[in-house]
Amino acid sequence: MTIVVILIPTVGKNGKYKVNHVNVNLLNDFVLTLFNILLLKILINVFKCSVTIQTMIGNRFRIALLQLNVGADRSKNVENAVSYINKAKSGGAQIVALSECFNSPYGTKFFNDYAENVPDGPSCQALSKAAKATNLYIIGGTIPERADGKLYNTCTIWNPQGQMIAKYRKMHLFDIDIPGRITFKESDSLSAGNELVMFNIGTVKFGIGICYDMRFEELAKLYRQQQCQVLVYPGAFNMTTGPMHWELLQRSRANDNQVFVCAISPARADRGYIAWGHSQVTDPWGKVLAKAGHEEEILYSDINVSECDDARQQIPIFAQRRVDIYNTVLNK
Ligand SMILES: NC(=O)CC(=O)C(=O)O
Repeated sequence: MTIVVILIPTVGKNGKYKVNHVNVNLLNDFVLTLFNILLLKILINVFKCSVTIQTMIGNRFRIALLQLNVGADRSKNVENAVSYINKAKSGGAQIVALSECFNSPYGTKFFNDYAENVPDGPSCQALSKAAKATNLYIIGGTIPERADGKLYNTCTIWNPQGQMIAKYRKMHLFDIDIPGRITFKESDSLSAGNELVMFNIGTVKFGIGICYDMRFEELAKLYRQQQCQVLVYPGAFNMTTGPMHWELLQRSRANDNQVFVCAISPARADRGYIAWGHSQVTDPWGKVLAKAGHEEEILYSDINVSECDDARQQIPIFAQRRVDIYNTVLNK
């Protein structure tokens, strides 16, 4: 028999530790830990069972954004991602997140060749194994997905048991034309997803968007209305739109909706589609908490989601919206 013990340490408003809704001070926390150990020993001896301690996410957690080099070799891209997931584990991360197209070059001519089935394809299976081996949650950036004769730009999310807990398909396709600068038409090869995707890790509620999706404030607002606290956008802005809008859009979505926003870019390549880099974490006040350069790196950030409550209580815009005049409603 295996017993999974889930410990959720959180810090309450008064700065005291809370374990399972019992407020305890540091001394009591120590006594409680000893009590837990004693209890586990009794369980092991009496019932001859094995015990797995699983780290759970409370109000505070450490996220690692993996800003990685991506080349033409899919296996190498995936191996590199797995090796960085291991490094992030050593750096104390509880959740890791990858960029848009972490396993393939970003471009309409590549999607068909690199597309895989979800969750049976090799990139997904590597993420599943890595999540299990490291006991981490993985927000698996995106890969080109093949399903029902169509291609999608898809993000998969994995729990520490290696199970896929959610899958999001990019809803707004990146079709733009800035003459002389950049023309891109994802809809030449991809189909759009039609669903919001939310999931809980411990007590924290996440919503997912992909890159161009961050330009659509309606999507972020719907996530906020569904009580999300953290929005994660695997992305790959470029050398034209990156300097103009990457930081601005994330600060806007965070501030509009009083949520944390995490956006993960590939590292900047020297040819092909050149990603802007600068993966970023923004807090519910719109302040940039952490920002990467443009080369390969792990960007860590310690997030305390109770800051969403502070922002929402102190500036209660969602209770003040004039929905009698305008609205953004979830159409389902
Ligand atoms: N790559 C994207 O989906 C979006 C982008 O680069 C932009 O909006 O700019």
